[in-house]
Amino acid sequence: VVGGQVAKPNSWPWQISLQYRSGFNYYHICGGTLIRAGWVMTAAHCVDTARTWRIVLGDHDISNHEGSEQYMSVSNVYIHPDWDRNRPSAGNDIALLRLSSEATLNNKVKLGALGWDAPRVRLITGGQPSAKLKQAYLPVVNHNTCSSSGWWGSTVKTNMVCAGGGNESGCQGDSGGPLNCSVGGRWVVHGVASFVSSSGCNAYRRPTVFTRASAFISWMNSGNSGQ
Ligand SMILES: CC(C)C[C@H](NC(=O)C(F)(F)F)C(=O)N[C@@H](C)C(=O)Nc1ccc(C(F)(F)F)cc1
Repeated sequence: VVGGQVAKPNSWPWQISLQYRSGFNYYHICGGTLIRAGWVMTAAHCVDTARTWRIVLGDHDISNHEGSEQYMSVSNVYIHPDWDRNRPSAGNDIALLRLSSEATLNNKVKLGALGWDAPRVRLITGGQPSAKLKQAYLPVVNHNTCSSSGWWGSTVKTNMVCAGGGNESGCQGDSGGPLNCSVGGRWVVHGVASFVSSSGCNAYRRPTVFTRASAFISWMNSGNSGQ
């Protein structure tokens, strides 16, 4: 996250840290959302390389053991069939991870609700170099504006959501994390962090672009996503 602030610990209890093994250690690479006790939603670009993954639930500071963490291994990765790493502008940057066992839901580990549409937004992300979970309030940018010249143009499709465009943004390490929107007084997960400008995370009029989760509900509920 560029800008924003450190979140209140475990105030976004569906936020997960996706980590890959290297030698004897695991390293944070992306965020994600716990959507079922045995399922995590993240970005396809996070998991389209063959690695040993683990998911950390109930975490706040990924550099310190706080006692609320649950470490889960991943038994299967389901990447959207139309995701193309060479063409992130084509979208479909979404994947489901089947956990090898079910998470224990509690005050610090809860399911994120998938929503349909929302006018307000709070980007909740993990992210480097902050070891502590950060958050930023990013206003949603409507598709007409976001896909206009001077903004993202035709790079942005209707199965994406734009948020930000000013000094605050998502950044590398936030990929796969949720775009949480306040709808009728409760939080719904509206997006999956997908891309930012390659000329800088908080480039002017290049809002953070999220996969629009509502466009992928049927895929997530279908067999070919394993669910
Ligand atoms: C690996 C990337 C597909 C996703 C990576 N995502 C992120 O950093 C995050 F956190 F915003 F999700 C990113 O935006 N990285 C920057 C450095 C980038 O490559 N951005 C980018 C690349 C291509 C396009 C496009 F679609 F225009 F070709 C747009 C942005």
